[in-house]
Amino acid sequence: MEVKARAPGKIILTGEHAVVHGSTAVASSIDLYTYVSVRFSTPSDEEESLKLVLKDVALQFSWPISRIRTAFPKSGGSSCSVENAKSIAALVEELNIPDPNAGLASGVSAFLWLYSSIQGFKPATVVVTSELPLGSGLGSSAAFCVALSAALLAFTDSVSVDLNHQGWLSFPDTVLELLNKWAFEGEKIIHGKPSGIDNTVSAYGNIISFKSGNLTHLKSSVSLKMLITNTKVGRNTKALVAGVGERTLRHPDIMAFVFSAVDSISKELTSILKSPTPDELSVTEKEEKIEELMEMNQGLLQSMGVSHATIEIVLRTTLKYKLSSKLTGAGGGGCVLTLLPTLLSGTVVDKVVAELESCGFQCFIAGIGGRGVEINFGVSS
Ligand SMILES: Nc1ncnc2c1ncn2[C@@H]1O[C@H](COP(=O)(O)OP(=O)(O)O)[C@@H](O)[C@H]1O
Ligand SMILES: C[C@@](O)(CCOP(=O)(O)O)CC(=O)O
Ligand SMILES: [Mg+2]
Repeated sequence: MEVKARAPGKIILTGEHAVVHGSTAVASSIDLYTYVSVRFSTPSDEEESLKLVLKDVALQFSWPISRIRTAFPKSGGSSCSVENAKSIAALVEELNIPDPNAGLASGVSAFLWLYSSIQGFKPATVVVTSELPLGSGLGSSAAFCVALSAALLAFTDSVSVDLNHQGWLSFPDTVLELLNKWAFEGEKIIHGKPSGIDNTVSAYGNIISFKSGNLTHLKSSVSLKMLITNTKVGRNTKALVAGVGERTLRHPDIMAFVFSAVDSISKELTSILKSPTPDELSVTEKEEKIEELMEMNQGLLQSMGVSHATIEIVLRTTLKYKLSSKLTGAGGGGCVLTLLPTLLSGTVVDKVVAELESCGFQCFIAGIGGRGVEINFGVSS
């Protein structure tokens, strides 16, 4: 029995960090995916073990099922208990994950918890591979949790799907809701205090507006084209989210204004994206407004302390070409978005990309607003 799931990464157009504190944010899925395949062992397989193969970091781990069984004496429960977190930490510590990949420990922990909670103690091999750069603000952690939850739920009684379907298959809303809940619990293990926007947009796809756990699907009348620049500076979402939390404790009144300003920015973006074109504003007028909102949002992200010297270089470089940019995701390095207006000439795009790449950054354009999580029973890994 084998299933493969794929879940998209995301860009946050406005509202990252503030969304953790209750502000509105707007995010879109992108057409870069994380794939998780699950193959349950057959009785002829020699060893009763759970194997995790992480292709992107060229690492694999294996646990005897008996070891998992003793680590989780009581499975069940919809959140990772303190007791389970301790058992997982002990299991993960034994792996001696090489230092540069230390951030991986939280991903492996989320895997162990989601696997044992959804599938219990069945021997299997799970293979993970991604088109997303990991730890760069494009939501690889959420795509991992969403794809994993989808693959694990596919063979459970809570999900009835056509096992003979050929090709990629999407889920009905009731299943999306369930798998999104599991993925959120996984994100909690990786991020500490996630807002839920990343797993939600990865599960449902398209462009969404999100506030306090509630999503609204946006049917955008503007087809946005964003240049994504990866500064290649590694960072960790958990630490950055915690840093903003600490700043908020030190300056509660000031940060309340910052979060409220971000909320207004996201609301204004939502109404621009929703308003029909060309009835009210032309595409160019809309793009100019969006550029201004992105610049203001970036200023507020700087005041939250999550920009970075390399992000500032991207901002200055794109500004030379009169283009507006902002960081996306947790910041502190990672990726930056630059709006490419519809009427911008290809020559300008080539020039700005060449200049950014000469700084050692990596530029690409991803398709925005595609499908959410899907599964496939016909692909072998
Ligand atoms: N394909 C993958 N293979 C292994 N771990 C992954 C993968 N994708 C995500 N992760 C986990 O997610 C972490 C990165 O998440 P995070 O810091 O939130 O950055 P982002 O979500 O922006 O990529 C990694 O350190 C790892 O624990
Ligand atoms: C900073 C935040 O708003 C987004 C984090 O995204 P990413 O993990 O950097 O892709 C955190 C959250 O909303 O959970
Ligand atoms: Mg993340």
